[in-house]
Amino acid sequence: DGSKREECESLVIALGALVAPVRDGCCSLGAGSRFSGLRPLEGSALQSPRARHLCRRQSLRYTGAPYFAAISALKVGADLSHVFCTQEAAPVIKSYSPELIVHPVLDSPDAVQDVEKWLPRLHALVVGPGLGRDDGLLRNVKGILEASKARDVPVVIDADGLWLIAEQPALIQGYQKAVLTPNHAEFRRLSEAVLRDPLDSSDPHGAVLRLSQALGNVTVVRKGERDVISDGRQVLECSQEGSSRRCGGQGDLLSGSLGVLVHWALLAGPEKTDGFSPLLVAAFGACSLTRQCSHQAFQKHGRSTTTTDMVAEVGPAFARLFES
Ligand SMILES: NC(=O)C1=CN([C@@H]2O[C@H](COP(=O)(O)OP(=O)(O)OC[C@H]3O[C@@H](n4cnc5c(N)ncnc54)[C@H](O)[C@@H]3O)[C@@H](O)[C@H]2O)[C@@H](O)CC1
Ligand SMILES: Nc1ncnc2c1ncn2[C@@H]1O[C@H](COP(=O)(O)OP(=O)(O)OP(=O)(O)O)[C@@H](O)[C@H]1O
Ligand SMILES: [Mg+2]
Repeated sequence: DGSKREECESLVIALGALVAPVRDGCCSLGAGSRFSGLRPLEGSALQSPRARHLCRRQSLRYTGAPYFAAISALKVGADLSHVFCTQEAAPVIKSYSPELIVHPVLDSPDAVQDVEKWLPRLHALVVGPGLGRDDGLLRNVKGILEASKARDVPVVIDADGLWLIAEQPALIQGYQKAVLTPNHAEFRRLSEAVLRDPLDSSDPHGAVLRLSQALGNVTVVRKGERDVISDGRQVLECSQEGSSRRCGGQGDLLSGSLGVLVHWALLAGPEKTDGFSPLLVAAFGACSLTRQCSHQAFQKHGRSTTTTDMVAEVGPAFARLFES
């Protein structure tokens, strides 16, 4: 709306990295092995050459995911999008796009403080895409999540961030500005860890409702052939026509764009969201947008469609779906 840039930033955290759209953005985080919990780092374990090497290797594997989340936040409308990642991954991510602001801090011993000082400028944090499951990185992400909650910053948690939540659900329990975006496998892992029961696949709506309730009404988006969304009170389903492609990165497009939409929906407030919770409406919007991007990209590129083609459709798909 032409307001000055400081008012329009958003944050996304991804890839052993956090992606943060400033004044319209989001971020993502991850964790270690399923039942081990996060092992406390001894002293400054991240400073040991082996630990730093492991963190870097993990982050380098998935440099695409934080890029897709961060660029999607920009394309949806964030004025600035930050990526917080490991030192070694930073030049790789930066080289994809001059438009991203990249912070090589996530494997630093001061990672939490390095990210925390940016929090006052960030409208949302997307935690998880490409993060990996290294214990040291996850421990930093845990600290960043706690700092974000203390400042009331909205968080979207995806991918490896959900691994961390499956190990430590208390991290997000009852936080009303959190949205979780699990895919098929992530939902099963999370649901079984939180509810301590095998997943009942005969009742997809009930399963999402119960998980959200068990987490204290945290909003949950279960991605799949149809996306099922719940805040523990209501359940929405998004079955906007998409495509038969399941290219890697389309979930990152969803979480990155959701970071921005969460901020806008919270700004608008419940009176403008027809009695639905703002986070539920934002989630429905991000699912619709991702599926519409997939549909449009597939019409042009068929089986060769990739997430880069979908990102190119964010503008036209947004214009088609929403008034602005
Ligand atoms: N270009 C990149 O750098 C990308 C990196 N990614 C990152 O890769 C890491 C691992 O993510 P994964 O999604 O592989 O998570 P997981 O390591 O939990 O693996 C999910 C498993 O579930 C299976 N699965 C997924 N959807 C399914 C469905 N609908 N039905 C049945 N099985 C299904 C997959 O084949 C896989 O075996 C994350 O950090 C993620 O962000 C992905 O975001 C994709 C793109
Ligand atoms: N079977 C399907 N049919 C149609 N759309 C689908 C299907 N599965 C997923 N989608 C859509 O694709 C988008 C991303 O969901 P997906 O399950 O691919 O996420 P993901 O596995 O986390 O992706 P990523 O590879 O980025 O990690 C969502 O908008 C979802 O609605
Ligand atoms: Mg994913």
